[in-house]
Amino acid sequence: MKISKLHVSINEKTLVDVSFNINSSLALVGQSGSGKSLTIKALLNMLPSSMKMSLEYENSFELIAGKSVSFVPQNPFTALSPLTKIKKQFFVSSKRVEELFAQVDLDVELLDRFAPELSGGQLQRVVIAMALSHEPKLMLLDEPTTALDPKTRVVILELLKKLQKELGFKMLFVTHDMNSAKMICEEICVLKDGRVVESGETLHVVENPKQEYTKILIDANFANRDFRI
Ligand SMILES: Nc1ncnc2c1ncn2[C@@H]1O[C@H](COP(=O)(O)OP(=O)(O)OP(=O)(O)O)[C@@H](O)[C@H]1O
Repeated sequence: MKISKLHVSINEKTLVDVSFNINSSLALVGQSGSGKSLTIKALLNMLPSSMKMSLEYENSFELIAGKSVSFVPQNPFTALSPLTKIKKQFFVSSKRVEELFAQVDLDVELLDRFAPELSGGQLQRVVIAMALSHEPKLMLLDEPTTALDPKTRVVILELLKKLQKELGFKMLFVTHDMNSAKMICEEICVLKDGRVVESGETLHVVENPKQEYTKILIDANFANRDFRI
């Protein structure tokens, strides 16, 4: 799926101007303010009304607000209603929910609980199960493990990688964390100030970064051993 000329601006000021190709799994990696979230919001047609966007794409399907696109947000603690049982927050049959719970390795007994009664890792599995319930062809993930502890983060990333391989959806994964990108995405685009400054196969870019900015992103992971995988 080729996204070309995705352009987002506000008051004539360009915030995002990117092109990229999602072959199977693509990470958009960049520092805070580099345009990661706006790129995802633009693809979901969720930009504030004050912004203008234009987009060209090829080989795509109902991309904008389409049924075949699912979204996994950053914070599972706020993604679900705290006052409604988990099972009531799915809009597919209970048999299908049980299948989805098996896919994300969750005990079906949790369906009768409320969100505050689940751990962060369990909540993010529920959110992933919800995203899968739409049978997506493209899954957009906005820092889906940032709110989790390092151990749970690795477990959830491994789950996402396994699901992507088994179910065959394409994945666009937004993160500031180079190691998370390396763990689950075959290709990477490095974003700076709303533009792609470096791209290619993830392992190649991580091992041979050309831009000083990319090196800084890689070194930031090494500086924090908790984030290392
Ligand atoms: N509503 C808005 N009005 C004006 N500028 C905005 C708005 N939202 C985002 N921006 C600007 O657009 C740029 C990209 O923001 P974006 O939220 O996409 O960054 P990001 O890479 O997701 O950062 P983070 O990792 O901190 O979430 C930033 O310069 C930001 O200040």
